[in-house]
This record gives sequence, structure tokens and C-alpha cells, in this order.
Amino acid sequence: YRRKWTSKSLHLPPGPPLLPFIGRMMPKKQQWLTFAAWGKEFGDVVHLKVMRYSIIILNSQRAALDLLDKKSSNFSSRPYLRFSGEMIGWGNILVLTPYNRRFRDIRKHLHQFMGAHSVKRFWPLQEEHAKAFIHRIFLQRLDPNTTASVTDSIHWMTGSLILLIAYGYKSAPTGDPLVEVVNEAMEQFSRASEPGVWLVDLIPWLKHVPTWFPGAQFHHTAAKWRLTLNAMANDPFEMVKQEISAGIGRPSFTRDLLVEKGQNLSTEEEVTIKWAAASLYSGGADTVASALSSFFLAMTQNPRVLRRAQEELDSVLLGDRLPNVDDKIHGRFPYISALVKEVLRWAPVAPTGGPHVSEKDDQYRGWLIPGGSIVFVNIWGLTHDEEVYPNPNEFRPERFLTKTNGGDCETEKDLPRDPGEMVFGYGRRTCPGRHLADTSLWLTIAMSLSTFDIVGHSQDVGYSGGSIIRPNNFECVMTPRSEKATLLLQSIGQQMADDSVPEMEDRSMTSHG
Ligand code: HEM
Repeated sequence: YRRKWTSKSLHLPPGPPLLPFIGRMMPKKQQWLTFAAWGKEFGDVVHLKVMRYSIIILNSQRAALDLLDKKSSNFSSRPYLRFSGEMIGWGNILVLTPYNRRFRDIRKHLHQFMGAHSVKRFWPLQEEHAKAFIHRIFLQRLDPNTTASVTDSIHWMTGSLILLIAYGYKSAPTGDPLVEVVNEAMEQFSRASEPGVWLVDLIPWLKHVPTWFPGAQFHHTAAKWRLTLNAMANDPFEMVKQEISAGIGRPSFTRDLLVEKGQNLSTEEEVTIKWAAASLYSGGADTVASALSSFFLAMTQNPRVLRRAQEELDSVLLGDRLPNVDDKIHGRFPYISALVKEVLRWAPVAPTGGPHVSEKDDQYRGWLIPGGSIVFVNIWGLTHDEEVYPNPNEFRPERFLTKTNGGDCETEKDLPRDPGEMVFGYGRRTCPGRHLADTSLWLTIAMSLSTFDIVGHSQDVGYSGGSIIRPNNFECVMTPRSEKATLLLQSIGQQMADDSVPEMEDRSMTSHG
């Protein structure tokens, strides 16, 4: 009684006026811009009623941390998405799993596998993939008939790295059937999970509208996309099981866990492992690919930044070798590290983050946050806050460096907030792949800059996609920078022909002696 009474006496946070019957609709395009405009008009906590759902939009880091970090026991669930989650089946992957036991099991597995202390295991693989990427671009240049773009190579690299980590699957350089299936599934996921776009998410009974009914096209779309998702989750998982039975295969997330459980594996655990592995792919491939596309776009538009980054690399490498993880961990290239931060800030991959759902009524600054509210952080708004990042649309790595390193800030204390504190999300839902992502971005960016000049003439390139965005097509021409760069690129081809793909340390073997 007391809870109800208290809730009734509290007001909801301010927000745009309601429309009759439906409340309001979510903006369909570039939601983050509308969210930022509402933030300016109504404050950093905005309430919106969409049908029967309360939507809370947070436009400040303070509010995001207060609710999603400090009150994470209440704000860590996910919305129930009837279209993508139930009708297609994406509800099985971590990013849509509610805050329950399965969520905790998957997070535990992921933390053990790729937490801050475990990621070293992937470094050799990540180096090889970054090399394979620049080599692929090099070969494309030599082929006059190629239609492949830089973006194709980015997708090949991010996809094949995750397939190797998740399943020990070594994908073919072109036209790999599994890479194609998973990339297709991810494209469909991004479209299917766009907040508020599928009417059946807002009006649940629409699910019962017969398939022949005009406007019920979503039924056909769901059935088609379900097939792609099932192929993405089942095919590589069954492959690993067969390899274990045959006593072959490489170490991987799936193999480690299946071997560790051995005979004690329950059906429920098997399902959990299968979807945990699929979650790796769904969380990791498009996100890193989007950030890399934004990097190349930024280079075509900012030749000054490109030159400064190349000068920094040349001063240490002298064009004789490629940058590597050792350079990263010893901080030999501060400008490159600042550039990676600027990519994540300038074009946040998930501009409105992952939706968090509150499980019960809560209070914040004297407002009522009703249980079941869907909370979005306007990450794009935070990384474009002029108070923190002056001229936010300018691509300027110097904002993350002190004057001693040729940057804008007097002292370390003046450095603006690291975008990593926002773009990877909040609380118990923070991105489990952030360490992996950071290394992949750093290596690919550093290797590309050390070997190629990057030019293009595209201005005002827009972004498209759903919950994960990427730049629209843009011109990007990459040419080896020098004779030495050409030799380095040729030598990668030679190494790739000589060596097999490096393997991760086999945890399952070590733990079983
Ligand atoms: C630039 C790269 C990346 C960015 C910007 C990014 C960003 C995010 C964001 C914003 C979320 C939602 C967090 C929240 O709800 O508060 C998330 C969740 C997730 N990410 Fe990432 N991510 C990246 C790379 C990766 C990689 C490489 C992996 C795995 C290999 C990965 C796996 C996941 C998973 C599984 C989730 C779901 C977590 C959950 O719901 O509990 N991500 N990521």
C-alpha cells in the first residue's frame, strides 16, 4: 500500500506532450538527434509514453551512472521484443536475454573467456587478422576486375575473427558460406531490433493477425529471418560437436566449454553454450566493422590527422616493420590510441546503447520511474556534448592528448571523459567484448595507416542501420605508401602461405592435464 501511495504522489519525468490514444511514437530515423533535442528542451531525464510503455531517455552521464550503474540490480533487464525476440528467435542471444539465471550463466562464461585478464590469448589471432586485412586490400588493388570494397574486407575480417574465437572456424578468404550467413543474420538483427519500428512490438495482438491479411507481411519476414538465425547458431555449433567426437578441431569458446563440461553437460547447458557463442558473433562482428568503416571515412575527410598519425608511426617503425600489440601495451603510439578513442566518440556504433529495463518502480530526483520502463542512454548525445568535447563534429584525436604529447589539454586532469565509459554501455550490461574490440581496432587502424595512403572525396556521408549504425557508401581509395610498405605487404602474403592460422592456448587441455 505504501509503495502504491508513494508512487502515486510522485510525478513522471518531463517529456514531449502525448498524442491522443497512442501517446507518442518513437522517432524512426536518427533517434539520437530527436533524443538530444528533447534533452535540451526537457532536461537530462525525459519520459515518453509509447502505447502502454514508459520510455526513459537519459541525456547525461550523471543520470546514466545513477540509474544503470548504481541501481543496476533494478535496471539490468531487457525489453521483450515480440518481433525480433519471439517471432524470429533472437530472444535467445545475450543482448536480448532478460536479467535471469541464464543471463548470469552466459555473462560468467564470457567474463572467464574474454575479461580483461583473458584477452591476451587472442592477441596473436588479432594481429594475424589485421595483417590479413591489409594484405587483402593490397591484393584487391592489383585485381582490375575486383568489385570488392574496403567495407567488404572489413566485414570479412571482423566476421572471420569472431568465427575463429567462437568456434575455431577458419573461414575462406572469399565467399565463405558461414561468413555470409552470419553477416546476413546480423543485418537482419539490426533491422529487426530497431526500437519502436515494428508495430507488433507495440501492439502485441497483431501477432495473431493471419498471414494472408493485408499488412501482415511481418509474418513472412519473421519466418524468413528465423531460418537465417537458426543456421547462424546451429551450423557452427554442430560442427564443433562433430570435431570433438572426431578428436580434431581448434581451441575455441564453444570447444573449451563443451570439453570442460564433458559427460556432465545437461541439455539446458548445451543450449546456453550454443546461444552464448552466437551472442559473441551478434555482439562483436558488426560493431567493430562499423567503427572501422567510420575510421576510414574520417581518414578520407581529415588528411591532416592521417599524416600526423603516419608521422608518429614512421618515427618508431621507420617503415621497416608493422605495428603490433607490444607497441600498444607499451604506449609507443599515443596519437594512434587517441585516434581510436576519437573514432568511438565521433561515430558511436550504438548511438542509443542497449535498452535497459527496470524490474520495479523506482525513484530518481523525486520522479517516479515506473517498473517496466525501457531506458535508453543517448550515447551519441553524450559523445557530442559541446561542454565536454568542443566542436564535437570535428574529428580531432588531439582532444585526448596533453600538450606534452602535442594535444589540446594542459594536464592529464584536463583530459575529457574517455568515450569507452559511454560507448560500451552501462552497469551489469556493459559490453563483454570491449577489450577484444579495443585491440582489434587499434591493430587494424595502426597497420592500415602504416602501410596505406587513404583518400576519398565524400562529404556529408549519412549513417544508416538500426540499433547499430554504419556510414553509407563513401569513396575510399587505398594505395601503398612507399616501396617499403609494398614490401611489407608482400611479405604478409608470403607468411600467410607458409604458416597456418595461429591458435589460442588450449584451455580445455590445460585444465584437464
Ligand atoms: C566497437 C566495438 C563495440 C561496441 C561500441 C560495443 C558496444 C556495446 C553496447 C553499447 C552494448 C550494450 C550495453 C548496454 O546495454 O548497456 C553491447 C553489448 C554487448 N556486446 Fe558489445 N560492443 C563492441 C564490440 C563487441 C565485441 C567485439 C563483442 C564480442 C566479441 C561484443 C559483445 C557484446 C555482447 C555479447 C553484448 C550483450 C551484453 C548483454 O546484454 O549483457 N561487443 N556492446
